[in-house]
Amino acid sequence: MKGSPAQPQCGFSNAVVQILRLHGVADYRAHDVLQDPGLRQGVKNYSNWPTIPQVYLNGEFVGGCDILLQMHQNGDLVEELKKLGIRSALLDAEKDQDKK
Ligand SMILES: N[C@@H](CCC(=O)N[C@@H](CS)C(=O)NCC(=O)O)C(=O)O
Ligand code: FES
Repeated sequence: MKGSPAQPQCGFSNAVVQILRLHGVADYRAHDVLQDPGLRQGVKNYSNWPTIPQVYLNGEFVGGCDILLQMHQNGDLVEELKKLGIRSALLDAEKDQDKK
């Protein structure tokens, strides 16, 4: 990403942080490519993806901001987190909604 989860330096990186936050995912590693030109280029070569942010689940490249947003909207992110043993906080939020 650009910047840190606490202080994203670009709206795209911020969007990814916010989506993860919505799902209650706080325990992830973030690396600031603005502090590391080698990483900025290297991660693009590694994933064959031209932009930052880049999201990896269990070390596997998932996509950037647009893809994560799409997965958030179509329910795929909940499923992918489940595969990692992470229960999305949004599921509980939805349950609370149903009770009301
Ligand atoms: N549509 C992209 C938005 C991200 C994007 O366009 N990033 C640009 C601007 S922050 C980028 O990384 N450019 C190359 C660079 O800054 O190294 C996505 O889905 O992630
Ligand atoms: S830093 Fe300008 S669009 Fe990301």
